[in-house]
Amino acid sequence: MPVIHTHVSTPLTAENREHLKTAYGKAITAVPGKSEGWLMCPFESDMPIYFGGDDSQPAAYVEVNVFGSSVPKSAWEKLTHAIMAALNSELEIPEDRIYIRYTATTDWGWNGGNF
Ligand SMILES: O=C(O)c1cc2cc(O)c(O)cc2[nH]1
Repeated sequence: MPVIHTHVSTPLTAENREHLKTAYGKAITAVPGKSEGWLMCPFESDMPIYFGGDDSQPAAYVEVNVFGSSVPKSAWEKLTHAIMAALNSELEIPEDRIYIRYTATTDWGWNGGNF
């Protein structure tokens, strides 16, 4: 049950969301055992995001959470490349104005209980 939670300073159309969630669905397969079938993608748009004290250019903050205890650093590297490429091509957000935070946890609730 992965989550890729996207916060962007730009507007997001339904088409933008569709393209991004499709890119994320492919990207998440870089993490062993994960697939689009369990992927949740919340999107938050039009957010004020300051980077280096400046909010005059587009920026994004993305949180990636997966159920598990250890993920190879190479998988996170692949995700960074894919997520940043998608945000850059879809929304023209410069890669040097994107932060991505990764977390793996075994404390995860779903369907009335915890895994
Ligand atoms: O995507 C995962 O991390 C994931 C999905 C899923 C479904 C399930 O029924 C499990 O027992 C574990 C699990 N992990």
